Amino acid sequence: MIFLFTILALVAAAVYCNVVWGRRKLRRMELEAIVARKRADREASIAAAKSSAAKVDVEVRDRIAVMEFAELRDGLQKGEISCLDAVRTFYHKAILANERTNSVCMFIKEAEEWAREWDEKAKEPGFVKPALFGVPFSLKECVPIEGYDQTRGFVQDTYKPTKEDSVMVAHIKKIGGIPYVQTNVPQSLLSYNCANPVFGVTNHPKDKNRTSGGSSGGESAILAADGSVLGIGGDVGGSIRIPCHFTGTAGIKPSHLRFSHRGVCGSVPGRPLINSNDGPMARDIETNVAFLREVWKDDWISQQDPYVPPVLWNEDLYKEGRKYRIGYYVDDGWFTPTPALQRSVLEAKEHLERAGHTLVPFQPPRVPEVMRLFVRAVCVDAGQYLLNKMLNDIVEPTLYAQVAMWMIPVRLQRVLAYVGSVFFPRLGNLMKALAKDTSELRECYAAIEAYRSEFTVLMLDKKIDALLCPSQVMPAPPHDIPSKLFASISYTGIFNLLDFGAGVVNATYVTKDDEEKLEAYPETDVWYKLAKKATKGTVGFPVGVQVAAPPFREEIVLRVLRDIEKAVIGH
Ligand SMILES: CCCCCCCC/C=C\CCCCCCCC(=O)NCC(=O)O
Repeated sequence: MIFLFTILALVAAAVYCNVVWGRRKLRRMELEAIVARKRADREASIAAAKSSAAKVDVEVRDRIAVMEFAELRDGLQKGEISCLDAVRTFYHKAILANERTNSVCMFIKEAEEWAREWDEKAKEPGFVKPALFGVPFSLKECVPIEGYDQTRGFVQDTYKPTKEDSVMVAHIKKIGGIPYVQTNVPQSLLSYNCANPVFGVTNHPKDKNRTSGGSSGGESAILAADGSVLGIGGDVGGSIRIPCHFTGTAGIKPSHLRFSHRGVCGSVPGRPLINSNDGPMARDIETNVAFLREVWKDDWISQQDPYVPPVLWNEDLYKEGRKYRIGYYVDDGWFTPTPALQRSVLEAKEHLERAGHTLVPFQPPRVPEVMRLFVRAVCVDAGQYLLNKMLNDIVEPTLYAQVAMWMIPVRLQRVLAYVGSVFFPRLGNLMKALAKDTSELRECYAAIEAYRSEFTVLMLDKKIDALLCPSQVMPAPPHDIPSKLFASISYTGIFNLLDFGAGVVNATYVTKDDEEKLEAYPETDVWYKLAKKATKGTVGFPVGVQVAAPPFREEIVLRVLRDIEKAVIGH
């Protein structure tokens, strides 16, 4: 009887597995068909952009194409450049950048129409051009714009076009900006590479085998490949700052209440305390400042979204010559950066001292605990929302390691943490991170609030206005490294947990001497070995430094970043 029952159970199990397997295979085929359709749509949008770009006079196009932001903006203001020629030129530039980096998701076909409308308005007597009249804007794919998907790299979220612009996009249009392209992101957004099953892998302009960063990796790639001059990214753990560091571009993640979150969907909806924040990205700090000075010049954002306090641009905090007392560190005590990243901070320190700022040593307290709190708060439900999305989609292979972590039951992770702590203490620390219940989540939020108080009181006691530190532990790594080395986001994640404004600017490039010093870099665990291996072969790659300041003081961050930039580029 038992034998018979066993046979029946085995047969039933086999049938069940076959049915499930069959369903999953059918689902996979459905998803792959959607991908094929979406990629065909992208090719059609590229073809339409090419057709539009072909209409601009080549001499005019080539004249506009070499302009940096200020010259382009001023030429549009003076009427020396038409909006239509500008948009068509940037279609052309973005097509070339995309061929090098695969950074484009979709071109925004309405950009031509919006450009014509602005050109017509400019002919009206007495018309006053808005500040960024005709400036083309690139948008990270998850920035809501009417009529376009925000897939976040999920096949399941294609063909669900957004019904209305976010406040950020409405504001860009109001001040004369023209969104013309959507740029790529990693699947789920919760990664600092830039790969997904819908649009593929975005690569670094210098090396197709390395990432441009994430999650605003399409933005950093298109900017670094000269396909855009100004764009909008988003950041909950470093997604503006890490891509800027990897590619030698510049950007800032503001504190979360300076822009509206209405309609904006980050990696995990319903995530309190640690929010994904939109922010500008460009090739230099002054372009970021020109945008922020304009959008924060009045309380228009607060009028659209009452949850945004009317904190206006504070020129006094940004003005040239303003001197600050800046705390600095080259190692947060959790993940020692590779030599070039440490050197970049020490060189930036010297630049700032020569500019008249006061630099004092600073050590962020208890970063291992901060990392546990960050991962717990960012994943919220122990990654269940993200895991469910992933398991109902085609999973991006470069994210397998991270997804695998979410698949291990939390209580098993806790057991493994004790074992792991003997051989791999840092992994053991993070294997205690995911919340097993709401009580732990509540405790996490309480601990974050307490840490914010402790950290800001420490800065007040030391009379520190801002912080200077590494932006990551390594230069741009191969595509598969970020999901294995999410532990390295301690340098950026801490400022999301604190809700500080934080930005990155290029400070130097990896040298042969840095590469030689790498030999002495620790190999005390798998993560250090991965970081060391990923850093080999990066001579000549950009290295950015990070500056952060308490909420609503983004102007201080920008002033310090600008003083570093002036010292590095000479103007
Ligand atoms: C050892 C077990 C740990 C559990 C698994 C952890 C999985 C990884 C968790 C967090 C990774 C953080 C990476 C963050 C990179 C930047 C992401 C970002 O800013 N995205 C923008 C957004 O989410 O909107």
